[in-house]
Amino acid sequence: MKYVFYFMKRLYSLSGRILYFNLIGMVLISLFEGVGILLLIPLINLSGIIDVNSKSTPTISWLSAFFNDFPKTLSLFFILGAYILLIITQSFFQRKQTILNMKIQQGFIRYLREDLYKSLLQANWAFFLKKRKSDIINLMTNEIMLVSAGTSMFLQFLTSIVFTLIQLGIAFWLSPQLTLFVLLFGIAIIFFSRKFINKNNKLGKETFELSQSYIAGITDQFNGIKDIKSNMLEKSHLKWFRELSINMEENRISLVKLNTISQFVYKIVSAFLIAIFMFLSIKMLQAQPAQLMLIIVIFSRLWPRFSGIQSNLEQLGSIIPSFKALIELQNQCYESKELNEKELYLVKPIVLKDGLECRNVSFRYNLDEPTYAVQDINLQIPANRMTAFVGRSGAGKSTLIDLIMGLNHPEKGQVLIDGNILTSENLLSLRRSISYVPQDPFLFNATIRENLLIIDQNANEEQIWEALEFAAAADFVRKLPDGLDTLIGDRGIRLSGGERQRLVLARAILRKPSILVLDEATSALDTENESKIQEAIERLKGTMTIIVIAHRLSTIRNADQVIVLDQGEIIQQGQFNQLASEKRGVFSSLLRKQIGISV
Ligand SMILES: Nc1ncnc2c1ncn2[C@@H]1O[C@H](COP(=O)(O)OP(=O)(O)OP(=O)(O)O)[C@@H](O)[C@H]1O
Repeated sequence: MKYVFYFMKRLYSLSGRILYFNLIGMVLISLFEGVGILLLIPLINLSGIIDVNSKSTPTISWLSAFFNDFPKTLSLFFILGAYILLIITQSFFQRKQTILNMKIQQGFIRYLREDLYKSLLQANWAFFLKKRKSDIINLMTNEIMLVSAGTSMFLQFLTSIVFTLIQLGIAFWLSPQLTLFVLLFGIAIIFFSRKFINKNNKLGKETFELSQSYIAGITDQFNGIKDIKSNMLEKSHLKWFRELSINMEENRISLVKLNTISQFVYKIVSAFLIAIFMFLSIKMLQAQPAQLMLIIVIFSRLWPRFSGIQSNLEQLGSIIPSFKALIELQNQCYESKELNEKELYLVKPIVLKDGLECRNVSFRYNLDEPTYAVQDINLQIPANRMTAFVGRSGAGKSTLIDLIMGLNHPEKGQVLIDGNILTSENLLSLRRSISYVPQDPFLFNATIRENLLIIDQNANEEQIWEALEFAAAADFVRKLPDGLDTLIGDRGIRLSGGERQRLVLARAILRKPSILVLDEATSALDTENESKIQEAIERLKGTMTIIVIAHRLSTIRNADQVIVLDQGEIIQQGQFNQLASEKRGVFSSLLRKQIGISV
């Protein structure tokens, strides 16, 4: 329950006084309902079926006595008029309260979503290295809805408690013994339903895990749909999907079975209870008709409330795992927070003057394992020059670039920007001055123009075309039927690999960064475009610091310095031709392996 209270506290801090208004509304509505019970008494008396004036029911006889002084027809009009007025007022408040409840609930969902999304965006790279993306998507979609439904269920639960308490008060005033009896049994039943709540909680955990596997599975599969289609893997995926669907179906049915069995037991126990009580009242206690009427009214009003509370508790039990998972994710985000929202708007890019430096930098992904991804790295990346990193797969190139960009932080040693140690103070300025083109560039399912403007919303037509020209992308964009306004599909699926890369390169340039990081950005380019880009990089060389991770060694022929990494260490460093001439070095062996490269 502590998880539910956590969200209730947040709901209170968000809604504040409105929550009180809501509660007052609930009290008013239940008061009207309570008065409705009271009105039944003179009505019964007037009908002449039952005499309520007997001495045995002193608490209620005054009400009937009050109407005895009026003519019968007038009283009837009065009572029925009061009844209509009561219903109108109650319905009016009920409507207001429903709208208020919805506003509170929707406001809370929006707040939860925004807060979680913001925390996620503010978390550092290490957080995303540890987290599975699909788990985050699951929490942002399914679980957050469950949590908000759970919170409103808790509000409903509170409403039920308020309703019940007020009706109990009225019932107690009418007949204390009877009410105590109902109350005792109600509490006993809620106490016994603890077992059901725990079982619901267990099934809820299962629901959460299944939903996580489902989202993870379908995300992975549709990301790899080309593999599935081309290797004809449909059969095994279909089998996985069917099995998971069956498990999900069984889980939902088990939940309903559990809930209905508890309701079933509850109803049977209530029926026995009411029967026993009626029997005792009629045979042993010789209850008066008016008392019997009250017994029926109280039972029919109060008993469903207990049932509502019990079923609310059970349902809450099944949602607790979602509450817990959301709190855990939020806490992990807070622990990994690397920036504030304010900083996002205030941060200014730096203009690199001298360059970047790594001093004795070492880094491990897993502190429990002895192997370092990069170790004892000492290097200078001079400003406005081109530095290329090469090495076999797994040599540590991407890891080192991530450290230089401040995505990961060195376990030992330091990264320096113009002689200043990279800390949380200057990290964002550094990032703001970098344009990064990843191996697998990301494009949105939007137009080319929208994809470009993401990086600089104020860029004009001329700047856009300039960037496209630079990246050798202008020609293909011009040929598209809608030019810059062409829709490029999911992740740019309607473009070729090379076109995608050139577009992302154009986007990177549009920002006019101080540091341009290209992670194998030319791997999907044909020779003609590659040489165009090489020329463009040549032109840029004096104006920005260019860092390239290259597999195609021909693209870095004109780099100012080439750094060769192997097993996380720098093993060679120098100019292209100088390294190529070291015949025994890893670099010349890499060169030899690349067919068509002449040294
Ligand atoms: N997220 C990670 N968690 C754990 N280990 C990792 C992670 N990323 C990389 N590594 C390990 O760190 C080492 C360096 O990897 P890195 O990706 O930096 O190499 P790389 O030279 O960029 O390789 P490639 O050219 O294939 O991209 C490898 O041994 C790799 O297995």
